[in-house]
Amino acid sequence: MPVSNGTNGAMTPRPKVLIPEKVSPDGLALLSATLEVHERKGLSPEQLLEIIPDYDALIVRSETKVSAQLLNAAKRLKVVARAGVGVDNVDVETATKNGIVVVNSPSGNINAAAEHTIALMMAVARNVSEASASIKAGKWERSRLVGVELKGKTLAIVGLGKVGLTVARIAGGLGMHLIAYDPYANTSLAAAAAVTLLPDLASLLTAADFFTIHTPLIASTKGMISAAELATMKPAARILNVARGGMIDETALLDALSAGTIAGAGLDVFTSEPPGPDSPAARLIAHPKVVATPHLGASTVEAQENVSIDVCEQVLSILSGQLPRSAVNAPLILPEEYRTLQPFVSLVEKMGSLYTQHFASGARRPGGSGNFRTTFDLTYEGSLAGLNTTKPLFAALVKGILAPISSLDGLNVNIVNAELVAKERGILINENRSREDVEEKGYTSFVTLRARTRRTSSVPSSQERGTLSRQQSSAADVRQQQQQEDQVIQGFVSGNLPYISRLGRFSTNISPSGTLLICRNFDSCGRIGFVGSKLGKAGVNINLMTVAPVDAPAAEDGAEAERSSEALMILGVDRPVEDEVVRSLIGEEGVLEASVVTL
Ligand SMILES: NC(=O)c1ccc[n+]([C@@H]2O[C@H](COP(=O)([O-])OP(=O)(O)OC[C@H]3O[C@@H](n4cnc5c(N)ncnc54)[C@H](O)[C@@H]3O)[C@@H](O)[C@H]2O)c1
Ligand SMILES: O=C(O)[C@H](O)COP(=O)(O)O
Repeated sequence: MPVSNGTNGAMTPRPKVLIPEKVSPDGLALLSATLEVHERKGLSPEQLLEIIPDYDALIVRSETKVSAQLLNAAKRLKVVARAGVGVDNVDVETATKNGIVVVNSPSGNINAAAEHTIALMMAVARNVSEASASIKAGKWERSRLVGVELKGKTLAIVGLGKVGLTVARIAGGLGMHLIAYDPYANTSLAAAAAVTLLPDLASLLTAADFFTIHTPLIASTKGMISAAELATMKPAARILNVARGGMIDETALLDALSAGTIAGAGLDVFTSEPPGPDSPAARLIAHPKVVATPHLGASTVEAQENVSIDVCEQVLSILSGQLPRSAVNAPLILPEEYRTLQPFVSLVEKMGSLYTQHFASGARRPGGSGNFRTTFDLTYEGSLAGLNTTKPLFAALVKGILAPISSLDGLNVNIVNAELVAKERGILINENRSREDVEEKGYTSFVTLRARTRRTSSVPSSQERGTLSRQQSSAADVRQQQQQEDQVIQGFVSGNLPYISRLGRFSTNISPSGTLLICRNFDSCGRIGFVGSKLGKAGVNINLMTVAPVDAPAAEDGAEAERSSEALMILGVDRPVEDEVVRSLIGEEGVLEASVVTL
């Protein structure tokens, strides 16, 4: 159902969220007040591809393959939320390129996964699965099903992260001796859990009575345990995998179990899920020494509530322009920093847009073209200069510069993909922090955008010659001179609203919103009346007007004196001004240049 936008009662459609898997209703309940929630289980990849263009958010678990093809078709998608930890089913690289935030729930199911690992370890140690099948079949096989105890045995852990460490803590309580291999482990947390860190995987393998994997599936862990590694283990060793399929060679494990060189395995995850009927995984599952579960590590009521609430809150944040708690492909920004940055995001985006619309002519596109190259220097002064990250401001500038001139094809430029977009489009941005005291200016922070356009060759291209000849009637000589000149836009925020305090050589104090007609003219009588009457005849209503003087000491004589006698007339108008009307202002009555910008 559409919702009122709260200002004029107009109805705007609610953003839509698609949930193609079973996600706990506890989180979904948070969404339904403001979003259209569509739970559509059992969709084929083709059906998903067909409907994805309608959605703003997608919430998945491990079953949905969020491929590049799906993400490229998802023109409205702003967020992919993984209700769980592993994002190996999401093409994060393509999401990043497309400016789609990928979030997960890094801690909601840690305990569930760790307890499931312990459950499988005990089940393998005591033949629980086989014994249960045997007794259900009416047998009473006590001597065949003798097990081993965990107490006093060595548990070897690969990947001492959140789940690995939780497993270690529980196993320590069961009297196990703990060793681990993880090149990035937190050594003090390891020591506190009485885990001895070993320098390599090889030493871990030979010492293990129980061997458990808790790493992500990445290039360095794919196929980590193959026949060669299994051959170094004790024949009494038992292997557990509640992390990801693909890290153990399933055929090699099957062979080792059948040959009796490995005593047993507890497996929750498989290379392909669900495993194909004749696959090595299917044969492993059927093996008597294997206890298998269908990827149930996170499947507890509690974990599903946790991850659902976690990701649904993040979906709401992202769709309302806030930052998520745990984005996989966006920089971490503290909430208090984000609050400080937010009004400046709007300011910097408008500064970028103002630059493109007001200063960048055909021959001087953002980033440069032909024989010109523009470099942007973004300088933060005051409290902004002290922030840890200014990534949202960088992204806002890229977006502002590009939006007026580029067909972004629905590309959402944001902190996720701004650097990539800038690189692809040849936009060079330097960010600087000035420690200068800005208190005397009356504001806590200032932002200055300086665009430095330089000729890369002395001979104008034919395109530039064409551009110049078209502009001759609009003071082309002055423009050409300015092509070598730095263009400066300065702004600040007051009462959470953005203001522009300098535009080129002119000092002003305007709120950058709506449509503005900006005229550079000689600062003398009659200009305002002349422009006002032209606009009136064209049916354009003026709703604000300000005159911006030159922001520099007046020169005594010569060309500089002429330039310092200029001013900018900035008019807020109620509709876009036709090109013909703008052209009719230039040249006559001292208007040297005019541009229309929409901010
Ligand atoms: N079966 C399930 O339902 C289930 C549930 C939760 C988590 N998981 C999976 O469990 C795994 C661990 O999750 P987590 O939350 O503990 O992740 P984590 O990021 O907290 O920990 C992973 C650890 O692996 C280490 N590591 C990375 N590469 C390594 C390598 N080559 N050798 C040794 N160590 C390496 C990292 O340094 C890190 O400490 C993930 O694959 C996750 O998807 C599965
Ligand atoms: O990575 C995870 O969080 C687990 O593998 C859980 O996956 P699931 O949400 O599909 O149960």
